[in-house]
Amino acid sequence: MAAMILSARGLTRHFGGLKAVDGVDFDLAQGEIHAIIGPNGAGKTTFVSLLSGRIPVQSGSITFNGQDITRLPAHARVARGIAYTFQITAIYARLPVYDNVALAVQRQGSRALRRDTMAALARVGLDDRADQEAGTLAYGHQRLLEIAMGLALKPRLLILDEPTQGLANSEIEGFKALVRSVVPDTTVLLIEHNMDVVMDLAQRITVLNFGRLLAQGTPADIRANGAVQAAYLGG
Ligand SMILES: Nc1ncnc2c1ncn2[C@@H]1O[C@H](COP(=O)(O)OP(=O)(O)OP(=O)(O)O)[C@@H](O)[C@H]1O
Repeated sequence: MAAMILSARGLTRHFGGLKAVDGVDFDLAQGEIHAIIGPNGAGKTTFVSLLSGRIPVQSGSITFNGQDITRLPAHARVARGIAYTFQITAIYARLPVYDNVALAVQRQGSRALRRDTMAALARVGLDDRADQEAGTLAYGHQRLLEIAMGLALKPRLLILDEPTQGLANSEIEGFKALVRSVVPDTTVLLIEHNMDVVMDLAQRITVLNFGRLLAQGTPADIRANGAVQAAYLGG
């Protein structure tokens, strides 16, 4: 198996009595496209929030690039190469599309701000909207803008929470091509509800259910897994 860029052991986060993430072991191979799926409330967003540092870990450990990052704050994880986008968009709505990405490009220390910013926008197909106020973009395009901001950081790992939500079918093809173009330099971990996207894009899939690991494997493994079928049909 390829080298692991990230490993989590016994990762746990409870909210009161609710076991949102409960003792999950997880390995992400360098350069793979990995999807996390599971019924609503399974703990997917909480899980990736623990990996990115948005939510502190209660117990367990996370290793990234061979180093323990369990207690590092989110910004320190970004500095180490973990970029993420979440369901709640984090764009600067009143600024032009261009400025949103330029801020990320600047943070990365670019010496060719305009070139690198336009290149990041072109990758997600928003270069022709560079001057538009970001808040006036359609929801799906705001998600693409966030991805451009994440990619501008030249991350080792890009975490995407429901990136295709709000995209038209015609735009989903472009999104899939984009993800394929960033690996293997960047490893991609995505939470995705669109099963066609998951099965087409992911090399490996992790299934969470009630905060626990239900199954892990290739798309073919997951399709054939009886427990996964039961969790979805039962949900
Ligand atoms: N800050 C919080 N405080 C209390 N409970 C929370 C908090 N965040 C999440 N939860 C609960 O933890 C459980 C897991 O939520 P989470 O959002 O991680 O699931 P999910 O798999 O991402 O769901 P969805 O597919 O609906 O987005 C849910 O029952 C949710 O209500």
